[in-house]
Formats: sequence, structure tokens, C-alpha cells
Amino acid sequence: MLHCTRYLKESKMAAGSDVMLMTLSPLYYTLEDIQVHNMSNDTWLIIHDKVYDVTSFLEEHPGGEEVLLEQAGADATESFEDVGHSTDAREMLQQFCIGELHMMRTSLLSRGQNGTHPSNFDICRRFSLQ
Ligand code: HEM
Repeated sequence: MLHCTRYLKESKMAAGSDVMLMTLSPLYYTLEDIQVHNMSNDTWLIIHDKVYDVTSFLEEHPGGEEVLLEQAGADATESFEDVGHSTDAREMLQQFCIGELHMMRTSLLSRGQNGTHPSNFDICRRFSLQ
């Protein structure tokens, strides 16, 4: 079973600082949110209801960037499985995971201040530690 670790790391990074950031995780993105990330400098994919930002992986993908760009902003589960990716490839997925697919049309959590990536400000509540 694959786990999405990137958004869990965010709450760990906050530990030990003078403020506590409480992450409302996991992050959910609607299909509408994901579809706009469909270009070579901003590429998201859905695989098994998890959302991956593969922008930094395009040039490194052994199968080439074209196949990833064809699926950009969409559900790539079938294509990913059709290739019969190795266990190594499945483990690599984790580092690109940014959240999970939400079935609702809109989600406040998925909106960043600039309408794209959510920031910590959007997803966290801030408490003073006294
Ligand atoms: C973040 C998502 C993905 C990761 C981490 C990934 C990783 C890899 C890796 C490591 C390989 C080398 C072979 C292996 O170890 O299985 C590979 C090959 C390949 N991948 Fe992906 N892949 C991803 C998504 C996709 C998608 C969505 C497609 C199809 C649209 C795709 C198509 C291919 C193809 C065609 C090959 C070449 C297979 C071959 O020449 O034998 N990959 N990928």
C-alpha cells in the first residue's frame, strides 16, 4: 500500500519552532483544481486517487516527458498501470505526492492565495506556544 508522505512532512517540519502549525491533512484537491496544472512547467497527475506534482520529474522520467504531459492535469492511473511500472517506480511516486483527489467540485482547502498551490497559511492554523 502506497502512502502519500509529502503533506505529512509539513506538520513534522513545524515541530520545535516557536509556533505550532497544525496541518489539516491530508490535502484534498478537486478534479477542477488539478486540471489547470496541465503544462510543462506545472504538471500534476492523478494516480489511484492521489495527486502528484511531477513537474520536476518530467526530464528524468525513463519513459520520457511526452507520456507524462499527455496525462497532465488528468487521471493517469490506467496509463501508469498499463506500462507495468516496477516496484522502484511505485516507490518513487511517493516523493511527488501532494495530496488526494476530492470528489467535491470545489474545496476551500485546495485553494492557495494565488489560486494555485496552497500555502502553509491556507492549510494551517497558527498558535502561540506559551
Ligand atoms: C510520477 C509518476 C511516474 C513515475 C515515478 C514513473 C517512473 C518510471 C520509471 C522508474 C520507469 C523505468 C521502468 C520501471 O522502473 O518501471 C518508467 C518507465 C516508463 N514509464 Fe513511467 N513513471 C510515472 C508515470 C508514468 C505515466 C503516467 C506513464 C504513461 C502515461 C508512464 C509511462 C512510462 C513508460 C512508457 C516507460 C518506459 C517503459 C519501458 O521502456 O520499458 N509513466 N517510469
